[in-house]
Amino acid sequence: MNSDTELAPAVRSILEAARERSGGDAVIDVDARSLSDALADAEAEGRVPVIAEVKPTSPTAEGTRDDDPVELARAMVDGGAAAISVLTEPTHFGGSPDALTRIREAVDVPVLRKDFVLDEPGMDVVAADLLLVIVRFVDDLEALVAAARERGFQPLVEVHDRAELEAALAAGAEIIGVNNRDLARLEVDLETFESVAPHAPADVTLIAESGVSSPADVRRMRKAGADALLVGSAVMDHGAGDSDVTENTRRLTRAESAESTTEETT
Ligand SMILES: O=P(O)(O)OC[C@@H](O)[C@@H](O)c1c[nH]c2ccccc12
Repeated sequence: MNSDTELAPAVRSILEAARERSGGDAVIDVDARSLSDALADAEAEGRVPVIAEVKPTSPTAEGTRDDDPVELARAMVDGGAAAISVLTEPTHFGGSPDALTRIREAVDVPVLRKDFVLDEPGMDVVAADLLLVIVRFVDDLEALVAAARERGFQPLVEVHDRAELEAALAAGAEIIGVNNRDLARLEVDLETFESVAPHAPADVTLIAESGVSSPADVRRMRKAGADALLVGSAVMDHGAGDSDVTENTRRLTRAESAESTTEETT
């Protein structure tokens, strides 16, 4: 793991909290719903594959949404989301493992557990179809990827630059997310995905994460090679408490349809 001193203070505090949280005591054994099937279904139906994220708040959000997480997830699926991501981090993102369990019972698409998992006990907190593993934060990536698979999770390995992409590939990652948000300054730059994506082999499922807010951003990331997009803020719209999550999602899942490309330019 790289030194924490290069990280934004909010990220350092997230990591400290993660180190203090205890893991599960029984090893998870999950029968996961396939992400690649869900992405293929979306494509076959003409929807852009979007993994929509239930994120009540975040260090960069403008507010908090305290709607029922299950209702939010259902609204995202109604808007055409191919999968759901659920923040389970409690202290900085307002998430909970219990919300993930309830969401996974309520929807039939794959559910990603989004958290700061640092070791094997950290994986055994809740069953999910996919588990996020962030290259920058773990010591033995290969062992964690293997441990995730032994439990039945599909590991989504998050990278931010080309060196981390190489590490992810060397550890056997098959699903890789390129985070457009820089964890040192918490700033978003869609060029991150554009610069890393060309170096990924074609058989990897490549996900553009963070900072996608408009249909034009969706098309830009797809053009750069994104098999799917992970979108939180634009779907949750934290600043506007009662914003329509189904519509927010639909606008992005339809970004490649003829109406969207002619009517919406932004
Ligand atoms: O809200 P955005 O910009 O659409 O981003 C979603 C997602 O990519 C972001 O929440 C995220 C990416 N990697 C993470 C790691 C931990 C917590 C959160 C994240």
